[in-house]
Amino acid sequence: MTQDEQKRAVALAALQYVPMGEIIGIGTGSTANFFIDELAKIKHQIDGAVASSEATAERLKQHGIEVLNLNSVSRLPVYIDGADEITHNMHMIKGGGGALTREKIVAAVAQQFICIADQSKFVKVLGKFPLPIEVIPMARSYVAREIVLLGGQPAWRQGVTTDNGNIILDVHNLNIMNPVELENKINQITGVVTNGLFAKRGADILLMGTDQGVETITLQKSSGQH
Ligand SMILES: O=C[C@H](O)[C@H](O)[C@H](O)COP(=O)(O)O
Repeated sequence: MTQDEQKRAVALAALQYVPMGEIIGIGTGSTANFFIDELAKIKHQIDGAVASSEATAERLKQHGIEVLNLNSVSRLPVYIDGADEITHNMHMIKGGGGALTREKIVAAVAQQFICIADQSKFVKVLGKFPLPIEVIPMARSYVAREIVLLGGQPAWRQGVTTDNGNIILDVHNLNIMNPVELENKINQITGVVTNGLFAKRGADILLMGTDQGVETITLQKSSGQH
């Protein structure tokens, strides 16, 4: 299967996790887009969606799916989204598309995080993909200097402004042996809005596209390997 075929396969497989009559949290990116296209086919079975970006909101609306404000939603049974990298214990790097902060907020509210990804995203150790950090614009240089002290090499994603009006630093060469600790540490730097490590709140289920079909990996199955 090509990468796109794997993405389409996991998007289709994710439909089985969509509860009837509920509001669904939806991620951002090419894999999430495949999912939105599948979700449109059963849109009458759900009560609407919460979007993790303006781009996702736009695509949902184009399909005639109602987009709700997260503040008006008290219950979100599932959040379905892709990842840039994911490990066996469900830690992820996200934010390649710049939507990390809203993704983290919607994921925090959701009871269950279903990650949909092609096989290329499954890694032993996080960090080959540069870690995105959303930063308040005036703090860019300060945060970059602090990141260098942590051993990373930050690169400003020039020309990109997030949906929240901020900038993105992509950090190369980080040694991410303890993702939870690093996620906390980076978030404590003044001026950081959030970083793309989803470790404190990782995924609960990974639907991974492979040449043989969709593989389902659950957190329980690998929880002894943390
Ligand atoms: O900001 C973007 C998101 O975190 C995406 O979920 C991530 O970049 C994966 O995107 P894609 O499905 O296009 O590989």
